Amino acid sequence: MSTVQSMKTPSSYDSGSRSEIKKSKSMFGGDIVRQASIDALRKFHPKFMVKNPMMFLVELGFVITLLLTIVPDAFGSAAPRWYNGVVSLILFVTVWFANFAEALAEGRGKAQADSLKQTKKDLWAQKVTATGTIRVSSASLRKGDIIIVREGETIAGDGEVIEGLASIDESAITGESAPVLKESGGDFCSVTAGTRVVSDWVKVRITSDPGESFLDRMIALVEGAERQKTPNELALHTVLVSLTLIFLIVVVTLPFFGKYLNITLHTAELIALLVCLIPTTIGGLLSAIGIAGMDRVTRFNVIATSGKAVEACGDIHTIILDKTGTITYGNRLANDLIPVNGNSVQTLARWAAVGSHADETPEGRSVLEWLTKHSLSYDRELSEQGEFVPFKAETRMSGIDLPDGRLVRKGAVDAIKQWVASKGGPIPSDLDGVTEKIAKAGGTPLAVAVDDQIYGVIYLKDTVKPGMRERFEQLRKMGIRTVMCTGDNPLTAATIAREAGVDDFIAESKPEDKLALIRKEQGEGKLVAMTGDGTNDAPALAQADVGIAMNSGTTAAKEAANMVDLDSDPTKVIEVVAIGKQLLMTRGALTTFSIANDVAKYFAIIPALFMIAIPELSALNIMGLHSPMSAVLSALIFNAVIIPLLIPLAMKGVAYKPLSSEQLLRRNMLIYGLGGLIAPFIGIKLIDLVVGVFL
Ligand SMILES: Nc1ncnc2c1ncn2[C@@H]1O[C@H](COP(=O)(O)OP(=O)(O)OP(=O)(O)O)[C@@H](O)[C@H]1O
Ligand SMILES: [K+]
Ligand SMILES: [Mg+2]
Repeated sequence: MSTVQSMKTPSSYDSGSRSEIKKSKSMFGGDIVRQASIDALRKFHPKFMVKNPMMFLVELGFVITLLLTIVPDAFGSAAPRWYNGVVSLILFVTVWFANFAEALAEGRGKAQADSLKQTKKDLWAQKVTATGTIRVSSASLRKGDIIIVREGETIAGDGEVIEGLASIDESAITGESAPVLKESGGDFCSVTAGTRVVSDWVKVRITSDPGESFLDRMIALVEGAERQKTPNELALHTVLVSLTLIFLIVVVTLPFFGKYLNITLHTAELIALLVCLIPTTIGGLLSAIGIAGMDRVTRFNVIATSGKAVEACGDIHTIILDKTGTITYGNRLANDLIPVNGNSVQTLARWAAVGSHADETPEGRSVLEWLTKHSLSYDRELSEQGEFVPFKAETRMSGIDLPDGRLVRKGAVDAIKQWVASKGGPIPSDLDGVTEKIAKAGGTPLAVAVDDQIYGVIYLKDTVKPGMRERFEQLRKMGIRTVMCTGDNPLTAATIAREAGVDDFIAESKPEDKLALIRKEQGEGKLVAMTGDGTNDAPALAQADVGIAMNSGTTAAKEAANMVDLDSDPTKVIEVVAIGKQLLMTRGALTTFSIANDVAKYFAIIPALFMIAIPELSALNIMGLHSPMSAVLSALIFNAVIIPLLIPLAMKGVAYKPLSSEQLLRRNMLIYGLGGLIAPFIGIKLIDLVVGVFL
């Protein structure tokens, strides 16, 4: 057993050793760029374009001006053929830039999906049948099937270990090279298709049908197959479309004013004006920003099942964390057995072992290991004949009902006390002293009782994962409250809470208490994140706005959550929150920038178009552009090139500092609002200097 204990625990949290394989891929790798350039052309199909009304309008403008290049007087008044052609070309490039941004964002996900698909290819399994085992392909495995996986073999389907114990290399999925231990019972029994058994063997019960495995879902997600607009995105989209409609009406009515003022406005000029005024910059980058946000989460080894969850992270107020397996490593092992009430260690050990005989949890098994280590024995035959009472989060006890009528129980001290008291048994006077000592050391005390007698306490030891305190401090700076929720006793909880540096804790909590806490916070209008690893955390993970399951946890937890952290690091929530905030900020910043830009472009184009008829307007011509034609073309060129210039920002996100939402908003309004107003004046002027040479 010693090899097992010295091995890395399943929740191998070690930020330093996290694999860089996935992150080292360059942001704009050559292949991805090439593919995106082609995909950008495919996206010209109206079927895709209608989803983005801003860019669809630009595409229509391109088609109309192209027509005017061929038949200049199609709509009566005619601008020169070359002019229509140039406008048409710029509009084409504008749409291509926007499509390229989206294709580039998608391309990075696709590349990742391809490498995952490699993992999935051609998996074989030894399926257990009534007569032995047969070799089957992973595609034929169904929920409930049992397979045996031996040393060196790859696990063919998602499932739970029901027998055996093995160290498993999960690097294909997590990028983490250190193998993790998986065993039946407890919170560390789930295994994932595509991972490899490096030593020993396990019997696995398959928990997902073909096409529904974790890997399948992951591939679908990174490929963006399931990507839908988030509520925030939809709201912004509506605003942008309304704005576009207003400008469309303004521009369509302009020719009538033109007629009144006795100026002819050419169709190409009107289209150029419209394209400059509508929010094309944000319209072109919106989808890329969303995709890139999801992608950034994936790069941190977190799989998010929805963009909505990533965004919700940006507004999280409270984070609820489970203690064991989340804040601590979770391999709670028997460290000592302390008798009470004058009993001997041997007597306590015997009953503790009888009560743990059939307990498959790491806690239960560690009791038997403790006996072996101390050369103590217990009555196995008697234990075999008893009826096992498995551990339940509700009762916080486990044990065995012996054939002679004796009931053996071990469990949380308060639960055992209640159980004994209900039978009229005494509470040993030295019990509280012993429990307190264990709890104050951060350990979990389990009381052992037979019928109405308490024999002593099992000291389960667990370790807080390193670096928790600093990380929780960071969350506090972001204005996020951390609450640890545990089924353990208040003293242990307090010790671990202090050691880890969480803001608050709730002890002796049952699954429904976690749920109630989340509902209460949500009732106050706060967004709540929950991290957990156990089946008993599943309801809370589902209820939370952001549910992050540890990859080391159970299938139930992973299915209920809307994110899975492949590194099983509860403080990863910091990165996800940062990415969520960054996503919201990036979208806000680029929207501000885009609209401020349009205002500035207005000042470039309007004076140019009307100056000849209304000389007073020359006062507005503060930019002193070369000519009306140059002004329109320069503004239009600026409008196009600003999209690719902002692609890196859209993909990487704006600079993020752990500040409160209000501070961030103010800072962004200043930088991107002001910047958005000034940039076009400089940009258009510079372009005009070049364009002017040719006119
Ligand atoms: N195998 C077991 N047999 C008996 N009692 C157990 C066993 N495992 C845990 N307990 C007791 O039940 C309590 C609740 O355990 P559980 O693992 O459900 O905690 P939890 O609610 O998930 O919280 P956390 O995981 O944060 O400690 C433990 O604190 C311990 O006292
Ligand atoms: K625009
Ligand atoms: Mg737990």
